Amino acid sequence: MCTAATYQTRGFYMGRTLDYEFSYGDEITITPRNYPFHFRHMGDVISHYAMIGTAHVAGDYPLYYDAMNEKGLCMAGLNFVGNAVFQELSDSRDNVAQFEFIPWILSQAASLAEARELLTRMSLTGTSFSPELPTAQLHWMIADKTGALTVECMADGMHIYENPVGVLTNNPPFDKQLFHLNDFMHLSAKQPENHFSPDLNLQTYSRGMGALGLPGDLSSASRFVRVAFTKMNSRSGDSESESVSQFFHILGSVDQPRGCCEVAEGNYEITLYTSCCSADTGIYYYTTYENHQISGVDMYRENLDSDTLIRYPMLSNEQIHMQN
Ligand SMILES: C[C@H](CCC(=O)NCCS(=O)(=O)O)[C@H]1CC[C@H]2[C@@H]3CC[C@@H]4C[C@H](O)CC[C@]4(C)[C@H]3C[C@H](O)[C@]12C
Repeated sequence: MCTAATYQTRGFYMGRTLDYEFSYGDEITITPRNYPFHFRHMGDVISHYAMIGTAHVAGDYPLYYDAMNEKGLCMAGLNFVGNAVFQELSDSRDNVAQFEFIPWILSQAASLAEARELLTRMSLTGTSFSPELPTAQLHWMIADKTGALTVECMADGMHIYENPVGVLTNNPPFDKQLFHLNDFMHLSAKQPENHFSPDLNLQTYSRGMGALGLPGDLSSASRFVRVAFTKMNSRSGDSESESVSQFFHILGSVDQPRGCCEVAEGNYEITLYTSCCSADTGIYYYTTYENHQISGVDMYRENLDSDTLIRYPMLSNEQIHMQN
């Protein structure tokens, strides 16, 4: 499972958890402006916006899981298994392979409005990267400071949803996830009042009772509600450090500790990493399962006019700051 969320303070932030039982070998990867993209069906794009994110680099190609570009447009791909059905090649449309979707949008669109424009003439095809890396069944969130979209290709075509919550998890399809929030409109960060019965002397015997009923399990539908509640009620200062700190708390609400989600005998899904793209500073922050200290890679500290990928392996050992 995975969860993605946006967060707006004075800056704009978007990130995700990547939950799985093994790693594909992920690296923070910066694609500079002159790295040549050879799109499978759309030819070459030699010069484009630079981007930073987590990718599995295969044969010098950045297979991005989540990223942002230098204009502050962000995008993340999450599992959508059993529902994703990609489109056929079409003569009249821009044919983009599923694994190229993040580079296609982030290399060309400076805003969510421009991304929307590209989507209207696009077909998302199931063309696989290689026999070893077959087409993954994903859906995506695309966002900037003006809003967020969810893109889902299903048997009945491509759905582009406005995403007013700025949250994405996995199954079921997004319209159902959004509708499900209706069931939780009574939840509150404030203490509840007794609407049960005036004839009973009911007491709030603990803090936090306004959100009793918020689902606590790790299913995708439950994580959607939980992270939406956490995000919508989040308060933080406006500074970069206060915002980033709060952002990791938002995604921390859906963190998966090893042992709670068994996917095969003795095999557990865990939060491999949590990321946070800061649109205004160009910094990609992350933590990993075994490194809770927030690390960062700043795209502007690199030569963004170069033509070769810049790669940073994630620091994955706990950094414990001993004080004595
Ligand atoms: C496994 C991850 C989703 C985790 C998740 O959601 N687990 C819940 C399971 S459940 O659905 O809830 O049961 C997803 C998210 C992004 C994916 C990569 C995207 C680029 C590339 C696309 C190519 O086509 C195939 C290889 C490729 C490297 C992909 C590998 C893998 O597929 C990645 C890492």
